[in-house]
Amino acid sequence: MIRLEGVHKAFGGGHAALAGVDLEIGRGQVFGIIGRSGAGKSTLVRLLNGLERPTAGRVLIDGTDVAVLSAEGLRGLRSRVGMIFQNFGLLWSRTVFDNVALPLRIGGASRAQIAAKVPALLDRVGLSDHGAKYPAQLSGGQKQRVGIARALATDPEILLCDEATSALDPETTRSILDLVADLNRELGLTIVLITHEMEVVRQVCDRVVVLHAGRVVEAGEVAEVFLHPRAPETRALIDETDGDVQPLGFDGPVVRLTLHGQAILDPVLTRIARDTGTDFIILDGRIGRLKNTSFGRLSLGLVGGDTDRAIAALRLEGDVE
Ligand SMILES: Nc1ncnc2c1ncn2[C@@H]1O[C@H](COP(=O)(O)OP(=O)(O)OP(=O)(O)O)[C@@H](O)[C@H]1O
Repeated sequence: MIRLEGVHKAFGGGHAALAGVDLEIGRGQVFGIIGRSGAGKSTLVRLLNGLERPTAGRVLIDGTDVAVLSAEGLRGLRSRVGMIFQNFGLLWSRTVFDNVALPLRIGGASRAQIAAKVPALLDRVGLSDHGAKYPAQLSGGQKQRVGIARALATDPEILLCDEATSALDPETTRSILDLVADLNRELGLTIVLITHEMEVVRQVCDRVVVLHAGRVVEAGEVAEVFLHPRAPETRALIDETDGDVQPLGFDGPVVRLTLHGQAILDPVLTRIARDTGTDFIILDGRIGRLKNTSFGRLSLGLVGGDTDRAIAALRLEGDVE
């Protein structure tokens, strides 16, 4: 549905913001684009909604090259691509109802159409009772829900989320991501999530690309990329949320074990300890969820017994570094 082919974007002078990006986002996917500040994420978003044109390469949405669209074509594109932002982008002097109604008014909807549609949109995002309020009277999570209702007003096929949860606390982030995931399931919306947080990708995305200095350094299914990161930039982003697993004060052999799926529920460590006589000290670790599975990442100190056999046995259960 969305395809980038050899996309370059330079702003004159310095290095290119995007330096040859290829990617493909399928209909109905929740697709994460992650990278640090300056990686080129905002530039990519602006290319996707036609605010910028690539210096070279093509941005295709359903086979149409965004760069060759007329002004009218661009308006059509923007009604198919809803967008939500980190700072919500709401009009502070208008009520919640009016904020959500705005794209409908711009699109020429009648009073009756607006009166029918806006309450349904507010209901969908859990804000039925808040239509008469002003944005300043809402919490951050509620403001983003208004942003989502407004983005849905034109019945888009794609929802672009540009750092949409970066200003929110972890619990509110989760509730907004849950809502986004529901919209994906119920409406078949294709979701493109731009973020600098691995946690956001982990919670909802199916696939992810890691952007660094304007290039894709890693791409794939989230579970695969997260459990077996290849690029150092990906690993650094993961370590940032997991904490760098560097245990102190233990001078025996240490391994880093990553388990996922069913292995999480098996008493792997006690069984291997019994079989090999090696005891395990958990020096650091984390058990968590990927979108559709569980994972555990543990830093283990090995004490006594046949440590070579213990490590070989761990390898049969998960990844060992
Ligand atoms: N309009 C512009 N003019 C000149 N340089 C730009 C412009 N927009 C972006 N850049 C440069 O392109 C590079 C990528 O910027 P971009 O904003 O896309 O990154 P980002 O990953 O979104 O970072 P952030 O999260 O900090 O916004 C940066 O080096 C930035 O300085």
